[in-house]
Amino acid sequence: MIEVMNCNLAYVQGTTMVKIYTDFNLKIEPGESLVLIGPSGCGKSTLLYLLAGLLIPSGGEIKIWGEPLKKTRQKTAIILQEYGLFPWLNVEQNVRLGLKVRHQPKRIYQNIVSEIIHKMGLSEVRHHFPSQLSGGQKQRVALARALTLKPDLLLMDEPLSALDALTRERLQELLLGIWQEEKLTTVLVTHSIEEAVFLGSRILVLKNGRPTEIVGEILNPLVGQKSYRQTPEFFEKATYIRSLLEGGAAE
Ligand SMILES: Nc1ncnc2c1ncn2[C@@H]1O[C@H](COP(=O)(O)OP(=O)(O)OP(=O)(O)O)[C@@H](O)[C@H]1O
Repeated sequence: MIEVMNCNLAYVQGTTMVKIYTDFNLKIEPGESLVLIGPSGCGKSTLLYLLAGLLIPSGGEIKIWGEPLKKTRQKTAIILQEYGLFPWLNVEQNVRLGLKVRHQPKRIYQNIVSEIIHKMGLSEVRHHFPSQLSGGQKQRVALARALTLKPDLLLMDEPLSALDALTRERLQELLLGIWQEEKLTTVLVTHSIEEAVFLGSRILVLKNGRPTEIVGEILNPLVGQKSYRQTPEFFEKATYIRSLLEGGAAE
């Protein structure tokens, strides 16, 4: 289990300390697909960075699978909105970068890289550079790079927000497939209610207060069912989340 226990985090803004999280608690079960949704500035990215070990809480503790989190860990992958690709490397070089950085032997990483490039539908563009790719392809490269590391925790900060509607839906389906196949534990930040209901086995609605609060926790047991998007249950969950966001947003 992942445990965020009584965590505090504040940012210095000008001459004041702004408390983003105070005594914040959260548990994430293995294999969950947790979605964080809430108004801009409520602290979603901050929570993701805490889970990644990129920020360390000033009080409290985070444990990942029982281990106290003191810094970034190899098995946690994070995907950001800007894709994080190196423009001077082609698709294949970008995908294998993580493995190279972690000093894996070439014969091992070449097989992993080829398999994942194929799975992500990138074989035809494996020698292309990021500037020659569409937004959806760039995001698939970023996802491929994260998956080469065989993460046990995948954190994603609005990974699909820059994509057109249809590409976004296709990538949502790809993400859902990966989550189901690999039984990965994922935490996804999004501003899209639809995306939250389509991808989250549990959805946390955060409120833009100081400190941040969870105003709703929605279990979504039908996630991943065929044609879920078209069902009344999907619509009901989305309407409920919208009502929480409208009531909970202090903007
Ligand atoms: N490095 C920083 N220094 C000072 N304040 C910060 C820093 N990073 C974030 N903040 C502030 O902390 C608050 C929470 O930021 P965070 O990025 O976590 O929100 P968010 O919910 O992810 O927002 P968005 O949806 O717009 O990405 C915001 O008010 C932001 O301005």
